[in-house]
Amino acid sequence: MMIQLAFDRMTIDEAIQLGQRVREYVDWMEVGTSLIKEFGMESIKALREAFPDKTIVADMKTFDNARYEFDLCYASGADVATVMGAAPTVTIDVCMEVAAQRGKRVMVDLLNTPVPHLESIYRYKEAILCAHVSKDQQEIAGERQSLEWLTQIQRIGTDGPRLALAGGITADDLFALSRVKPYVVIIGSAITNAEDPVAQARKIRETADALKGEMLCE
Ligand SMILES: O=C(CO)[C@H](O)[C@H](O)COP(=O)(O)O
Repeated sequence: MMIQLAFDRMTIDEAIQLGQRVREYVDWMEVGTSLIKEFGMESIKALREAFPDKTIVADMKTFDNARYEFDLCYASGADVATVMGAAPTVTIDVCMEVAAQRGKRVMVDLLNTPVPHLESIYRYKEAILCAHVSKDQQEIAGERQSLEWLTQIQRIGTDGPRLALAGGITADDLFALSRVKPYVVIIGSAITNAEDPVAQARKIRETADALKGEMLCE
């Protein structure tokens, strides 16, 4: 399984410094939406340059203007870019087309995607679908909305697109989440806000490795 580390609410330099400390424990590195909003494409270019051996995910959360935004992300060095599942079908179609033209990948963020719309998203077999509990849901609810989240995950199934999971995930959650066989587990604050990010990243890696066979591998 892949561990994707999300960098959010920090500077580009802070992201690179932290990434260098934990690089051996993570597979994919995400340029978080907050970095892209604050620093633009420079954030993607800088992480690409700093981590040439890692899969770089641009969490662009595109909702419209897909060709322009996905071309920007891929030209800046992203291997994967994200589009919202609630976006118009034509927008997701264009993301898939641009990715195919460039030999890159698409992650569809299912945050707040209406259930009837989910059905049309399952047909994107080449995409990675991301079941996501938002930061606001995590903060306002005051606790993990795991039940709602797991219900959503069960709807995805395992025979179509690959599955990513995100939203306040910690090392302690990995065992429970392994039953849906995620392809990527996205972890941000559990590492980036930890007192000892290296120890947390190592713990997450070791836990994930112990669950090998429960997760999909590349
Ligand atoms: O997409 C995101 C926020 O919109 C984050 O990258 C994702 O939720 C992972 O971060 P955390 O583990 O802190 O929730």
